[in-house]
Amino acid sequence: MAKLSVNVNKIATIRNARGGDVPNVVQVAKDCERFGAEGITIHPRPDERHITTKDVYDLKKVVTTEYNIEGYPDERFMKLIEETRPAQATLVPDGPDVLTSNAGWDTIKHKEWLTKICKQLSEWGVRSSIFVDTDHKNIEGAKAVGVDRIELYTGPYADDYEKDRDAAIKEYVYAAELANELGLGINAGHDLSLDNLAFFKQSIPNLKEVSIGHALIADALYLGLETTIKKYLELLK
Ligand SMILES: CC(=O)[C@@H](O)[C@H](O)COP(=O)(O)O
Ligand SMILES: NCC(=O)COP(=O)(O)O
Repeated sequence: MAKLSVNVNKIATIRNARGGDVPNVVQVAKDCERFGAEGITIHPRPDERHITTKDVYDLKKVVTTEYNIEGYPDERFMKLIEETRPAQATLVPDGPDVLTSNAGWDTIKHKEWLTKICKQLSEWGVRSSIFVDTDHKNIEGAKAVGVDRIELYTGPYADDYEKDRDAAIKEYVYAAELANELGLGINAGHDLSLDNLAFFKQSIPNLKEVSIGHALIADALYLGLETTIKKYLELLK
């Protein structure tokens, strides 16, 4: 069964809008776990627009499921990983100014550096994952740098799902087949939702984890957090 890791970035976005501590990110993460989430994901961006450095440490103290920290592996990010030792670090190639993640790694161009980063993560006992598009060269490149898992960037799938879901999933199926052959674990994320998740899950049988934030928190405004999480879990069975 694919695990649901709830991304709580958006809770921090709302909190930061007033500069106080409402809603409380730590409490929400604990409640997500209480409602059935099997992981908590954060993406602490350098400008701290949502998750702050303090949140990274505060969450470490309370998360009892899989703590997944995503980000660009610069010095700041690696220090956070070294000091908090999450279950998983997901490497994302985002520049500091992007609105949100919008592409996977070029694992060939950055082979040497990514190899060093993955080795370091392994020495710290942290599972590594690399955010990639469905392009086969970059998945083979991911294998070559010694990463444990890939996270398939599902933005393009989500964009095309309504128009033609069979066409939207096609390259993901091929990419997953290749990752399976190479012995890479498969995670997925970005713009997954109650509408498009079930078909993605059905089509990618060995899916290990999905991290979902934006749509899930938006759904929670109408359905409440507990019902929302249960609905996502149902789709992952
Ligand atoms: C890698 C990925 O897809 C997520 O981390 C997503 O980008 C969330 O980041 P934001 O919440 O800052 O958009
Ligand atoms: N890795 C993807 C993630 O954590 C959440 O992405 P989104 O659901 O906020 O688009």
